[in-house]
Amino acid sequence: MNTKLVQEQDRLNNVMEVITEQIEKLQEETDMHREEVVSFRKHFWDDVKVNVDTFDDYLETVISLRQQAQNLSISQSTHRQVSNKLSALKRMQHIPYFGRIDFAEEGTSETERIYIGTSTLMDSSGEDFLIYDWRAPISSIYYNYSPGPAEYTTPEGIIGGMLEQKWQYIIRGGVVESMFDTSLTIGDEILQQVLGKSTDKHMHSIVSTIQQEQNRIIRHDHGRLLIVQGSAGSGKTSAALQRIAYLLYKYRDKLKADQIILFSPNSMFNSYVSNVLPELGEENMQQVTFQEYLNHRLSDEFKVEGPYKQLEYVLTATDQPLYQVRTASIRFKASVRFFEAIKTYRESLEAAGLLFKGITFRGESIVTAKKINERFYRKDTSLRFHNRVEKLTEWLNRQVEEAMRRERNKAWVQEEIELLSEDDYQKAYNYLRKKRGFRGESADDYEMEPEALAQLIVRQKFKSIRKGIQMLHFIDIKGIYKQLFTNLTWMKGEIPEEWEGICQLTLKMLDEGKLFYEDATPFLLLKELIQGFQTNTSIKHVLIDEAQDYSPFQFEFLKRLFPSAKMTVLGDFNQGIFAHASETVDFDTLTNLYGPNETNTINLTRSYRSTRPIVELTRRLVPNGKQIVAFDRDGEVPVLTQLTNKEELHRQIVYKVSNLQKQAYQTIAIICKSAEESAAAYKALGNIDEIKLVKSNSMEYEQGVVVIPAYLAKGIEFDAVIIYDASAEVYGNERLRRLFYTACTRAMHYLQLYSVGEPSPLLLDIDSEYLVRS
Ligand SMILES: Nc1ncnc2c1ncn2[C@@H]1O[C@H](COP(=O)(O)OP(=O)(O)OP(=O)(O)O)[C@@H](O)[C@H]1O
Repeated sequence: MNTKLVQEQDRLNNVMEVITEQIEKLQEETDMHREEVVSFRKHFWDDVKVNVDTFDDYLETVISLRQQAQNLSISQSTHRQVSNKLSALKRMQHIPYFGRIDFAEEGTSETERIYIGTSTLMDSSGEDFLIYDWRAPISSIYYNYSPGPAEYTTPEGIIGGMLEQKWQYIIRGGVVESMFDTSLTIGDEILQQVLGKSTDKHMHSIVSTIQQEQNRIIRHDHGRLLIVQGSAGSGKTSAALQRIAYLLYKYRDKLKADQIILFSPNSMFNSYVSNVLPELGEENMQQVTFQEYLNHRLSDEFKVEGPYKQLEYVLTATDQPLYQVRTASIRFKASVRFFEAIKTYRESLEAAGLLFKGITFRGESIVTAKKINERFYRKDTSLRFHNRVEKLTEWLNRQVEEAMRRERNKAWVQEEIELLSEDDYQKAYNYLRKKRGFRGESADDYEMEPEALAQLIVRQKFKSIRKGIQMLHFIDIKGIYKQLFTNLTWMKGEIPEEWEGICQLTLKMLDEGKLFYEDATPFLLLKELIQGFQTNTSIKHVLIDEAQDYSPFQFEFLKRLFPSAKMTVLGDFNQGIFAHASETVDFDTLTNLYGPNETNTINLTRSYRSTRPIVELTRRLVPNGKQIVAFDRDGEVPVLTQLTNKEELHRQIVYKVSNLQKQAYQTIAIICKSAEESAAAYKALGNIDEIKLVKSNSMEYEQGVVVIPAYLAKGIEFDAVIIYDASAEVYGNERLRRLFYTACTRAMHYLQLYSVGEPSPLLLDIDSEYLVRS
């Protein structure tokens, strides 16, 4: 062992000792606090005197209850804090730190050695830092600078100095196995090792090897919107997750994990990324898919189609008569033009065009739709739209109150009273007694006034009508949305050729109570523009991964839904696999969301996931691929094997999988174009041991051998990828270029493509240096 390593080992031994000491101490403290909480819970009522005889007694009881609950909550929170600290120390036992900077602060002659790890560690006096948290201000130097002048920002201001050296460590089981001078680039050697490993069920944190441009994303902290456009495998998801950990650290006094929400592509992705934050000692943020939100809002009214169903249609239904119309409709309904049309349409509704539903009770009209319409448009139109809706609601409530008064004396009410069960009578009695402060023990003690009872019965029968008015159900949103497809007034600019067909198809679906995926957000946006937006102000940060799949509608929607939140949007237009994204190439239109002063964009061009030969191939599959830079990791050049029939294909795949398994690849994906192709492939490859088929409702990222449609493989990665059939017949259309690129970029170490018959024209111009043909 060289002297440097010996010295470092000595230091590590000291640090390990401190960690062990602190663990012992904290273990005792944690046990003590746990017992305290248990005992508190057990004896919660012992110290509370429950007495409600007089008002003063009652007040005393409430105060003592509240006091007791507060004590319990303090005790629980202390226990949580101590046990979190204990978990952090236990994690540090494995890898206490991973890096070091030698930094001489301006104005001092001394060079300080700053060790960086996943958490802070103080020495036993509590005065000196043995390890700095990777998120501490000074640690930013480690990620941002090469030796030379460097600075970092603290709440008190900027601190400058000289970075003399930068080191990386590999520590395992309390032993410093190696250390590298990484003065020029952070840990290429270590990054090589990390990236060369097999993937497992979960994504891992990257704190020890964060790259400078990724660090800019993680620590970015101004403006409302951060846009990250990055190539496949450039670390967008990783940066997003470390960014969450960073924000939770920086704002630990005011930001909690449940105030951060990550919009992700599907549930399998959620399970794949679920370990990163806990690995960093933080709780997971909330995770949802946009579809879950749409279902939550619209499934009472409609059967809402899911995004993957739409995509599957686009990929497989090419020979259906309405295919052209439907795909044109998908593109148009996600366009900025349609978005503008909806806004213009909504404004035009101030003067005319709102549709209403009349209110009826027991078959008789209380207010007709015509009357509501007259009332709305008769009223002072200088009032703001939502105030007019509010006034209309008040007016309707009055109409309903009057109707209720009229109903009280009708015969049906008497009949209902006579038919009241004993139980209902008692309930009615209790209700009235409570409301009016009547005394007495049972319904027999008091003959209820028939008037009051009739009033109660009528009120109950009108409950759903009154609630409906409150929820603005009298506005016929479906009818209003339909009007968009019966009139061209609101459309500016070019209208799609297939407009007639789009209108017919949309109206038919709406009449059947179904909502295509492409209609769901526009419908919801129009609804909210009319009825007012539902908002969630508790969320402080929204992150949107795979953002190229979102339409302008969805962004606008999320902005309004979370008015107090900042937004981080991460995406790659080369992976825009939905039909609506096929023409968009950047996030420029997103700048309008919060305006240029509140918007920042960061580009990531280096790809870390795949070996250099794989990136060299995949970057040639997309038009702007020249910008993509491969991280220099060796591997085999991808191979394209042309076969003549499916039987041969299946034989070859079985053989290939078995070979790959022998090379200890843990995750092998056979990637297909669609769910339809995946199901057929899965059936034919059933003799591969423990092969699994991934479907859109799969919850877990599976290890082993999987058959998966390309669109579900998005965001995740595999040691080895087999493209099931890269033939011209399957990927013959230019529109599939992005899907094909997405599929190929899932490979970390090995990529094999098969083609039954002629290969796809997408591969035509690729030089044999980058794609071996066999
Ligand atoms: N700085 C880094 N250190 C170590 N590993 C990294 C680093 N950056 C990225 N990676 C690894 O590269 C792979 C790709 O990262 P990630 O999934 O975050 O990329 P992405 O840009 O979201 O990809 P895609 O858009 O293709 O889904 C992951 O295995 C991740 O751990």
